[in-house]
Amino acid sequence: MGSPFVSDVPAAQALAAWREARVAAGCPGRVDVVRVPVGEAVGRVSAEPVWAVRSSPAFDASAMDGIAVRSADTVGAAETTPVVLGCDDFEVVDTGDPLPPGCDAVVMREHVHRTADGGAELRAAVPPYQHVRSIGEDISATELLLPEGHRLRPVDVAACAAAGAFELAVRRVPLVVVVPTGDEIRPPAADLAPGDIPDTNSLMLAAQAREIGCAATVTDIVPDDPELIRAVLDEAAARADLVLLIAGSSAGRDDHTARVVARAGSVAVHGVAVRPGHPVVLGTTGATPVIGVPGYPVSAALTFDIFAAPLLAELVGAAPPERPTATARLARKLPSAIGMDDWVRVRLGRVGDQVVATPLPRGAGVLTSLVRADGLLVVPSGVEGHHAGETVRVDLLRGLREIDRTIVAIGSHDLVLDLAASALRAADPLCTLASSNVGSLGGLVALRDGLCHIAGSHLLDPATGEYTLPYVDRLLGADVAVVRLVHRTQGLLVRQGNPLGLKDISDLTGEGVRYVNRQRGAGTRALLDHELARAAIDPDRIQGYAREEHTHLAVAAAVAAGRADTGLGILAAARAFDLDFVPVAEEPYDLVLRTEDLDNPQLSPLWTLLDRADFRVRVESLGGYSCAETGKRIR
Ligand SMILES: Nc1nc2c(c(=O)[nH]1)N[C@H]1C(S)=C(S)[C@@H](COP(=O)(O)OP(=O)(O)OC[C@H]3O[C@@H](n4cnc5c(N)ncnc54)[C@H](O)[C@@H]3O)O[C@H]1N2
Ligand code: MOO
Repeated sequence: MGSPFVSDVPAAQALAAWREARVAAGCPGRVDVVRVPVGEAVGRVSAEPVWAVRSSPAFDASAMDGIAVRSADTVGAAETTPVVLGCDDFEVVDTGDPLPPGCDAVVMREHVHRTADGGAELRAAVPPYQHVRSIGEDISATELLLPEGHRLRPVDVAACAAAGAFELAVRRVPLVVVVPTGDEIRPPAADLAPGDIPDTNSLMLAAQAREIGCAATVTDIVPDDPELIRAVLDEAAARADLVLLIAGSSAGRDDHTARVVARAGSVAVHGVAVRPGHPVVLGTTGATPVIGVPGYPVSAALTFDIFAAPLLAELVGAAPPERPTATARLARKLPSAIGMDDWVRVRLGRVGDQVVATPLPRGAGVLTSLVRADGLLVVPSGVEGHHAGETVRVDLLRGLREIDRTIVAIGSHDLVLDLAASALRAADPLCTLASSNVGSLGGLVALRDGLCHIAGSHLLDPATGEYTLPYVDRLLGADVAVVRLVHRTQGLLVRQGNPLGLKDISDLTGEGVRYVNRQRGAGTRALLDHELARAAIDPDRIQGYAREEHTHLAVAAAVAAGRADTGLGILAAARAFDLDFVPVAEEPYDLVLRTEDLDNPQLSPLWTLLDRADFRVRVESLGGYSCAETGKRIR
């Protein structure tokens, strides 16, 4: 963690040091003020207070359709003693009309009985100013409408226009210049040679800047050459309010960012106690702030949130962006290294009366962990992680209403769950199925502990040859229902053409066959052990039996990359990596849940989906699946 090159400055201290450095370098505290027509001001930040120059309404106005009257004329009117006004004693008005001179109240049409000779009969007395919007009710000329430093919303510009402010003083839109660097970086749509990386960070960082009301441009990709990077940095700094220099922030041979920024200006901080984002560089070039953004995508995204967004808000004099928070119970143990603020991406869903947070993969390169995240959880540097079931505070990336409608599935992963998640969302934009993979046994434990709605399981009990039910009995007892999702074929994933000619499980002990296994507790692991026991094969004779991967796809990836010759998995995983498939066994994959949840409206869209013929057709067309018992309750 501690590196000889990169320091571990706490985030708050790093922000303070960078601010001091910006002041010392003469960086502007605010961008300039410009005047824009009120219609173009939404999203901008007011640079001066807005004072009303006229009132709204500008006259006493009728608030209803009806008749304008003198209230004094109606005194004494009642059901039994109606008052009849002659046609000269009232005037017909519509909503918004100026109140006629002499009148001080309005009676709604519904309460007026017109007489044959054009008069108006009233059966209730009318208080002065009934149904009248008096002058200045909304805005009075000379009042303060909006303070400085207010980000203008549609309602604000409407109020400004009502108050006669047609041109507003706002802050200029800050310009962020993004500079991608790296010999291996290519434009996103380019054909990629081995080792090439598409420049996804520039796209993301520019969009993050625009999302908070800034302008952004991206320079050409700069090779790992300090002179070239320096030249582009100088040019960018001359026009930008903030330069984001991507990658090269850490300690590698081609990591020049810190040195280039130091030479071009100054480095205030190199390395913060935040992960992902650790090797960030905070500095200045001339009078322009520069951030050396770490190259890993999650690091880049979080670096923007933690360091760039507050500065950009400050430049326009607005409050820094803030996310709503909620408390949640952790679905899994969450270890965390001491000494670093650990930003963990989580999925959220409501189980019973609590929101449950399931941590997503932690790697700084796993961008999909942010794509799928409903929330962010910071494990502070002084805390060594959390236990499963602990209550934590999370920043919300999605609305609570959606989170309340999320079906939480924990357990073994299957592609059919992904297909179901997509179909559920297509049928109802508020419905989410969030599944996370901890293996079949882990799912049953999570269900026992009230941390999910559904545990996906395909656990074979070697003693009985039965799937899932014996484990349910042992772990969960009564009040548990089991619904069949699919039958699926498990088989040996092998490279195209099956070069080692594997035919069945007994071939795994063959000379030079390198196997890759699944983790303990995974149903696929149990299936292998069962098949080995049936064939009286000692697992020790299989080379690679102790090598564990956590998903079907990870096993397929290991075979595709040549790191192993075979592993047990599903056909869909073989297809995803263009592998061949040697069928070994058909197994049921079941959904385990609490009986009471069978009637939980949160889950009902799933049962409806499993009944749909078109969904079953799509599942079977994946290959290796049978829907003959899909949706059937087997317990
Ligand atoms: N010996 C050490 N190695 C590393 C350390 C360390 O402290 N000591 N820190 C690690 C951490 S933490 C991070 S984060 C990364 C930061 O890396 P750099 O900022 O130096 O970036 P690169 O090494 O050039 O690239 C990392 C990774 O990101 C990809 N990348 C770069 N630019 C882009 C882009 N525009 N779009 C998409 N992806 C991009 C790049 O190809 C690499 O795969 O360093 C660790 N190492
Ligand atoms: O700090 Mo790095 O950003 O963890 O990957």
